[in-house]
Order: sequence, then structure tokens, then C-alpha cells
Amino acid sequence: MTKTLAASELILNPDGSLYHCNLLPENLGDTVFLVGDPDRVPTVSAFFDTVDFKTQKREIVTHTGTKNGKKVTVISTGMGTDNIDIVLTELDAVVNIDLQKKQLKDTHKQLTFIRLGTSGSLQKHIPVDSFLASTHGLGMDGLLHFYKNSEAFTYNPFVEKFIEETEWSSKLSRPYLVEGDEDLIQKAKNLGFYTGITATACGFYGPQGRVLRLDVQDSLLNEKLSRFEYNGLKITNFEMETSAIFGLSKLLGHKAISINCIIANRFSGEYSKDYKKSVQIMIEKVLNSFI
Ligand SMILES: O=P(O)(O)O[C@H]1O[C@H](CO)[C@@H](O)[C@H]1O
Ligand SMILES: O=c1cc[nH]c(=O)[nH]1
Repeated sequence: MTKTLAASELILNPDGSLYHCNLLPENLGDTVFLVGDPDRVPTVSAFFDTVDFKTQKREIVTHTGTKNGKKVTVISTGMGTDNIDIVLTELDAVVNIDLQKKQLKDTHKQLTFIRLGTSGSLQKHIPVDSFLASTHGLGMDGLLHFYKNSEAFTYNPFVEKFIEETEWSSKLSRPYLVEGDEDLIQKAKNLGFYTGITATACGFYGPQGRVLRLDVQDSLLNEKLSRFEYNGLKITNFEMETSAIFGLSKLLGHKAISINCIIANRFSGEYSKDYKKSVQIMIEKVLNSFI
């Protein structure tokens, strides 16, 4: 018998839309741009040909419209993998659950997620105001461990070597490594973007080795991350969402890429003089070549 989801599990608003995103199936395009900052949503939708739908709840702002005849959406996730859990799960539910019957659909629709974010460089040669596409997300956040079948990402030679070489503390959650979509990464390479492994942290300060008033447990963490290498793969940058976007996309059957504008270099101590301008250039390049 087909399972019907309880009202407490699949929470819907009075109009039948998803609890946090406020979205109904007709409000969503097949390609979804994910940005952290709600203020970045209009910057992205300014490059759409039309904007036909807008909604907002908390920090989750959505614009849907068309670009080159295709229906596209941009949505803000806020900061961190906990918000990615909410947004990606609800976006998947919008297309793959019958919201009226509250039942899983038999056939699944595949969405394409394109994160357009900001990030800090962990490599001297990757400067501020450059653009980087993640080949993999290295999750230091622990989100994926709550889901069944995530073992594929947590038990592999990269993770084993990483734990050993960085002397990863047993008090922290086990790192996991998930790859992005190969075809989308190739498109970013064609645009001349840097590529590399993106470390996803569960915070901006201590978890990324920033010391203001509080000392960190491992003051050498960033040094270890930048030095680490596995089969020619290097860790290039820090941000707070990519691992969860890649992990949930793999588990749910969607395609994903994460592209970030480098706004800080953690070794030179540099910070972009006008990061919003650089982010806008990145958005324009991606919108014009990915749709
Ligand atoms: O600019 P966004 O997309 O929010 O991305 C980065 O910026 C935030 C931290 O300042 C984190 O969300 C991090 O991942
Ligand atoms: O250093 C940085 C810059 C942007 N976002 C991050 O998470 N870290």
C-alpha cells in the first residue's frame, strides 16, 4: 500500500505549498540557482528574461522566471548545511511528492542545482575576485551522516588518508567527500574557472580556523588542508554549503555544481575590495553559458 506522509512530516502551508519555501510545483524551474544571501536573489534574476513569480519566508527568497525559453528559479538558502537540508529536501518534495495526496511519486524528476556563492581561498595561487567550481565537497559539517546510504561518501581512501594526515579529532564528525556533476564542472572549466575540492565548514570562525577572541583546537588546520593532496586532488577553498548540496543531490538523484567567487585569501590575508561586483560578474558568466 502507498504510504501517506503525516501532517507533522510533510508540513504544508494552508495553500498547499511547502512549509519553509512556500513553493508549489508550478513555481519551480528545472534549473535552480542556489545562493546564500537573500539579497543575491534579485542580482541573479536580473539576468532572467522574465520574472513571473516571487515569494519569501524567513531568509528563503525565491524568484522564478524564464531565460532563453527555459523556466528557471533562484532561491536563497541562508548560511550553512542545516539550511541546505531544509531547502533541498523541500525543492525535491515539490517535484517528487504528490502534495495533495501526500504520497511519493512513482517516477522522479531530476533537477539541476547551481550554487553561486562566496568563499575563502586556501591556496596562495587562487586570488580574491577569481571564480572556482568545486570538483568535490569535503563535508566537515556532519549533515550527511543522518541519512541512510551516506556511507559511500564517508568510507573511502581519500577520507581515510585525510583523517590520518590531518590528525582529525575524534570529537569532530567524520569528514565525507562527494563529487559534483562532471558535465557541469566541464562547463565551468571551459569558462576558465579554477577547480578544486571545496571544504564545507559548520561555521565561519572557529570551524574555518579564524581566531578573534577564541583560540581554536587545531591552529594548524588550514595549513594541513592546503597541503593535503590525494591522487593530484587538492583542497582549494572554504565555504559552508557545498558538501550538503552535493550529498543530498546524489542521494535524491539530482545534478549539482557549486561555483564560488573567492572573496578572501586565508594565506595572504587579502579581502576583496568590491566582492559584490565580482559576484555579479560570476553570475553573468554562469547565467549566459549554463542556460
Ligand atoms: O555567500 P554565500 O552563498 O552565503 O556563501 C558563503 O558566505 C556565508 C558566510 O559569510 C556562507 O554561507 C558561505 O558559504
Ligand atoms: O572565508 C570565507 C569567505 C566566504 N565564506 C566562507 O564561508 N568563508
